[in-house]
Parts: sequence; C-alpha cells; structure tokens
Amino acid sequence: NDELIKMSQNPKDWVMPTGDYANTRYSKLNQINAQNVGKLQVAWTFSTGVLRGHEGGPLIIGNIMYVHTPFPNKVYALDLSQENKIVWRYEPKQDPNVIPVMCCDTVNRGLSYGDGKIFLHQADTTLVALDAKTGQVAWSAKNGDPSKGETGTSAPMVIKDKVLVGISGGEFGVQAHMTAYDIKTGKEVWRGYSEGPDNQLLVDDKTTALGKPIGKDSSLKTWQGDQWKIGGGATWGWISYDPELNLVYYGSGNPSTWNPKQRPGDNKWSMTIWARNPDTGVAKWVYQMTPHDEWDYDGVNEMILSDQQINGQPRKLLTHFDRNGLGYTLDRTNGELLVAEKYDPKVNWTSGVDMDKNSPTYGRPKVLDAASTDKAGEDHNVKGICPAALGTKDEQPAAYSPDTQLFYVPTNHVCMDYEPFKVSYTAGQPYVGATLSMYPPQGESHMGNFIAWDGKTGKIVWSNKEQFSVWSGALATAGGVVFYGTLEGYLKAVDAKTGKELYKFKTPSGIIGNVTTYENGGKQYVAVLSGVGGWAGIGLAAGLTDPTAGLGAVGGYAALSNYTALGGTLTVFSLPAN
Ligand SMILES: O=C(O)c1cc(C(=O)O)c2c(n1)C(=O)C(=O)c1cc(C(=O)O)[nH]c1-2
Repeated sequence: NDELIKMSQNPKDWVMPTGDYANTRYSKLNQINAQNVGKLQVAWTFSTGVLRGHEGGPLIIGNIMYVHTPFPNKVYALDLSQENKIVWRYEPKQDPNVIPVMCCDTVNRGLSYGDGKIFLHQADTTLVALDAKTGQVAWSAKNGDPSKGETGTSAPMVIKDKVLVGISGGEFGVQAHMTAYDIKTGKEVWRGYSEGPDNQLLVDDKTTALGKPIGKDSSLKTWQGDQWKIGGGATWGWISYDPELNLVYYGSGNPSTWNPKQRPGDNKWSMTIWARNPDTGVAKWVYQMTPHDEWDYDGVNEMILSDQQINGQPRKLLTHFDRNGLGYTLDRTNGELLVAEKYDPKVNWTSGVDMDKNSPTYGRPKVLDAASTDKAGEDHNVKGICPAALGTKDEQPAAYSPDTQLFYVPTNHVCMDYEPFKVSYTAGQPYVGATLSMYPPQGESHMGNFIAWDGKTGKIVWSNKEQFSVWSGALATAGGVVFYGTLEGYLKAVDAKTGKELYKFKTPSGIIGNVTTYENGGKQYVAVLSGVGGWAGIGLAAGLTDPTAGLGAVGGYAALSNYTALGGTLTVFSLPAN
C-alpha cells in the first residue's frame, strides 16, 4: 500500500501494528537517547476501562491516537492536540460465549490503518472497518465461526488494496487459514489454508521448500485420512511484507491436538513459514520448522525482514525466533536456510537442524529421544523439556536496529513436563490432549531473558536476566535505546550496544503490550499498554489457581500475583521540559 509505505517512513507516526512492513519495530526518532533516557517521566495516562491482558499497542496518525482493548474490543480515538480528548469510541456487542473458546486469554494484538479506515479483528472473528475520522462502521466481514472454536486475536495487516487477517483455534481443531479482504468493500479475495488439498493451500508447481518444488498433495500426504480437516495450523501471529519482492510472510501454528500419537506424519504445513503473493495468495515458498510437533511449538512468531551482508554478500534476510527455541535466518527471496541456532542455551529437545544440503534430512531438527513425547507415548510424563510449550519466545515481538544490526528479543526461560493423553474431537470443544507443568530450568530461578542476537551468525551478543518471561514487544530507536516491558509491570530502557539498564518505571499492571514511540508537537513520546494477562498471565487474568490450569501456566507463573494485579492502562512517557 503506497500510502502506508510513505506514512511509515515518517517516524512521527506509528501507522502499523508492527511499526513497518518489515516488522523491525525500529524508530528513527532520537530525541530520547542513551544519555537522557534516565530522565524520562510520565507525561499522561489513559485507563482503557477493561481488565485482562492488553497486548499490542496504539496507532498514531498525525494528531490522533487509536487505542484498542482486549474483549470486548473497544477502540478509542484520542486527539493528542486537545489534551488527549476522546474523539470517538467504538464498543462492539459481542457474544461473551466466545471467551471460553479463546485459548490464551481474551487478548487482541491491535489495529491497522489504510484507505481512511481503522481495521479491527474482533474476538468473535468479525473483521470490522471503521471510518478513521468518525468511528462509523464502513463494512464488516465474518472471518470465522466461534461455535467451531475459531476466534480472533491477531492484528490485521493492510497490504496493497487488501486487508489480511489470520485466525486462532489451534487448540480446537480448526482448519486455519490466512484470508485477504478487499479494502474498499470487505469482500473476500483469497483464502489460503495451512493444510489440505493444493487448491485450498493455494500452492502450485512453482511453490518450493528449501529450493525444491513441494510437488502435488504435499500436505495431504502427511496426514492420516481426513485429519487435515481438523489440523490446526492457526495463523494468529504477525504479518510482514516486502513490497519489492511482492511477498507476505507469516507463520502457521501447531497441528491441533497436543497428543502427537493421534496424528502420525509431518502434519504439513503446520509449524511453517509461509511466503505468499498478496495479490493471488499463491505461496512462493514454505519452510516447516517443526515437522510432527510434539510440544506445541507454534510457528507463528513474527518474521523480521532486514538487509545485511553475509560473507561479504548483501542478502535479503528474514529472521524468525521460533517457539521451538531456534533463531532462524533465511533468504526471503527463495526460502534458503542460512542460520538455525538456539537462542537460549537451555533448549534441549533438539541437537540442532541438519544444515547439510545433500542430506535426506536437510533442514529438519534432530529430535533427542529424551524429549520426544511421541516416543514416550500416551499417559507417560516426559520431564524437563526445554523450552516449555509457550516457547523460548511467544507472541511478544522482537525488534531490529539497522544501527547495531542486532535483534532485541524478549524471551521465556521456562521448561516443562508434558504428558500426552487420548482426546476425541468435538466441534467447539478443546482438542488438546496433554497435561503440562512449567518451571524455570533446573538450578535457576529466573524465567526470562531479554537478549541481543546477531542473526548473521546466530549468536547471543548480550543477555539480561528477568524474573519472569518478557511477554512485551520490544522497541529499538535511533537514540541507541531499546525499550521493553516486564510481567511485573516495569517499562525498561536499556543501552542497545551493551544491554545496560538505563531507566525503569513501574506501570499500574504487568506489561504484555508492545512499546511504541511517536512525536507530537516537536516532542518524542514512548507509549505502552499495561494490563497483565496473555498465556503467561492467564492465572491472574482468568482467576485460575489450579497449577495445571491454563495448560500449565497457572502454576508456572503463580508468583506473579505478588507483584501485580489486573487493569488496562496506557502510560505515555517523555523527557522533562528542560
Ligand atoms: O493455536 C492457536 O490458535 C493459538 C492462539 C493463540 C491466541 O490467539 O492468542 C495463542 C496460541 N495458540 C498459543 O499457542 C500461545 O502460546 C499463545 C499465547 C498467547 C498470548 O496472547 O499470550 N496467545 C496464544
């Protein structure tokens, strides 16, 4: 979308949920820098009036800031030039029966802008277009059916003349997809599924995996019978786009039931990086990271696009920090695999990815027997698997700074016990089939790290310990400062080169939102939503206390209740006048 490409080059605004199409979450603003960030103060705050987990962050377009909330998915337009007065608000009426079919809290990851409209993907899967000036509904489209377990949590993305949106429901046996709607009318233009026959996948004889054509029925061959129809591969993560290559990138999630015995085969194309043509939806290339998942290592985390040199050659790269604990760097033009390395040294389910191009298992991770929940079988508890099901990183997006050529990655440092059991499929009911518990790696007490990563070599450059997982999205800036939030509720600023902590402030609740920056009236601001929740905070958010509830997260993060409580607030920071 040419309008958006132009707008996203103006660092005063924040026009996409991801900051830019490349998903770098990097801002050229440098008024706030490593020297003065220690003086940051709260400029203003705004209560959203909603409890539970607040993910994503606001959009800023000129003088208007657009703030969204978790279910019931309110949207506020605030006028920054009029003391943040509420210009309009949108409050959808949604059936609360959608709440129990949301796997990991009632979160929403944010809004998109394009063609004078604000796009919201509601929990009940309604994709709604609001007039950016008035908040009036311009059109709405139904992206799924909550009675089958389909829900909406992901941020839509405007690409050219279309709005792209994924779907959640991997824990309910949905057949997930990415769908493109016409930006003017809301009419469906294409829908590409994560598994199924070729005409549903939108693949053709030119679609490749690791440089080779995937061939006919590439997905069907990897499922038993009709299992692909309830095969998951949910698409609830972030979307990126390369306008020059005309390719969109996103990942697909777990192949439904967490009991691997019930779905033999590679379960393609769950756990896969997809590169699709946004005009037709047809896939140019795919790469499956975790064939036949045995741990719920969803592949949906963001794909960050950067241009860097490898061995003296300029390369168009895609870097992805997968739930499975491996940081991948690929050539985004063709899906060539360049780097796959652990970004937490505790990752122990695999000895690494086969990088030998001539090997029959090229590109596949080598699974270690001790961590195989499939080998152990139903009703056997496999202990000490790292990472836990919520991965070395979950939805919390990393940032990339072209100044340092480093990625700044919020991570989980958590391991698990995992016991698969037999589960039968009923539409609209959980289709999980595993009991989990979560805890820090043996001999350690901290559950998170905030790291800097070199994607060219696959190495950690520095690492800061955090007591809990870092469930907030990072922001990198030209001021040499990187920002992130913590589950206890701190907004933190660290030096981009060294990781040294330069500032922290405790906001009213735990932070699972993404840090955003903008400029208004000549002043740089940093904004973040607090409001604890998400999968890590599900115990607090949903009032659960059984340690195995929340798929094991309730016990793992029980100590969080000593630090914070529910409540959605936007906190905005700036430097003092002098
Ligand atoms: O498979 C799915 O459909 C699905 C959906 C979601 C979601 O929409 O929030 C999450 C997950 N899976 C998931 O595996 C997961 O770890 C997770 C964490 C969160 C969160 O917001 O904290 N959502 C989700």
